[in-house]
Amino acid sequence: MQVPFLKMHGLGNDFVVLDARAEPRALAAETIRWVGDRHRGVGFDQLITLEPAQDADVFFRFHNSDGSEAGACGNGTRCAASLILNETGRSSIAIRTIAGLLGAERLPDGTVRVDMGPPRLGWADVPLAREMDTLHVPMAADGVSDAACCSMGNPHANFFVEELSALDVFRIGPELEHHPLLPERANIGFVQVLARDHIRLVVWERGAGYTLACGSGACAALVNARRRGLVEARCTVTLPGGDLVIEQRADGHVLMSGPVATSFKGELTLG
Ligand SMILES: N[C@H](CCC[C@H](N)C(=O)O)C(=O)O
Repeated sequence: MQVPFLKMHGLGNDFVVLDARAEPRALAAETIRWVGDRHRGVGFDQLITLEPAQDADVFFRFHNSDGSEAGACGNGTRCAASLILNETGRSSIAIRTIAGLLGAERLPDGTVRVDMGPPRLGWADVPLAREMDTLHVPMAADGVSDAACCSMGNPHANFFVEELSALDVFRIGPELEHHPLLPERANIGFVQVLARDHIRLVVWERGAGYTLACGSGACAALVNARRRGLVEARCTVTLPGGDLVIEQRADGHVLMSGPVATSFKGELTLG
C-alpha cells in the first residue's frame, strides 16, 4: 500500500504528517519506529496523523519516534495547522487533541500561532509519582537540580542553569527522562534565563531525544520561569533551531508563535 506523507518542520523540530481524514491510517508501533528511523526510514521527531473531528476542524494525533503517543506537540500543531489554514482559507481553526481543544491562527507575517491552553500545575497533572510541590521537585543529575514541572498537555520538567553549554545533555537528558519521580517520563528542558524577556532552552524530548526545538517545551519553560519570578509574561525563547515567541495571557492560556516549513512530500510503502 502506498501512503502519501508530508515532511514538515518548525525550527528543525521535524514531522511526518499523514492524512487519515478520509481513511484510517493506524500504524503499528513497530511501523512508526521504522518510519522514524533517520537511516532506514524517513526520520522525524513526531509523526502527526490528521483525523476527522466531531467538534473541531480536525483531530491531531502525535507519536514519538520510539512509537509512544504524546498528548501535545506545539511545533507539530503549528505545522499541521498551517495545512488546514491553507486548505480552508480561514484565518483561524479549532483542533481537537487527546489533551484538549486548541486554537490556531495565521499571523500577518506568515507565522502560525497556537493557543496551547493553560498549563496544569498539580503533581497528578504532570504527572509526578507522589504528592509534592511541582515548582521544586527533588530531581538532580550532573550539573542540574531542583526541577520545576508542569503539563502543557504533555509532561515537562525544567532545570534552570547559569550556562547551558556546560551541560552534557545527551547523558543527563535520558537519565532524567526516566527518573523514578516521573511515572510517564517527561520532556526535559534545560533553561538559561538571558533577560526578563529572553530565555535560552535545550530540550531532551521524551520518546524522541535531542531536538532542535520543542514548542510545548518552550511554553513550559516560560510558565515555570514565570512561576519562579524570573521572566515577564512574554518572552523570546531561543532554541538550537531558532526562536519562538511565547506569551502567557492573563487567563493563563499560553500562546506560541513561530515559523513553519514543508521540506518535501513522499510516499511510504506499507505492508
Ligand atoms: N516536539 C513537540 C513536543 C513533543 C513531546 C513529546 N516528545 C512527548 O512525549 O510529550 C513540541 O513541539 O511541543
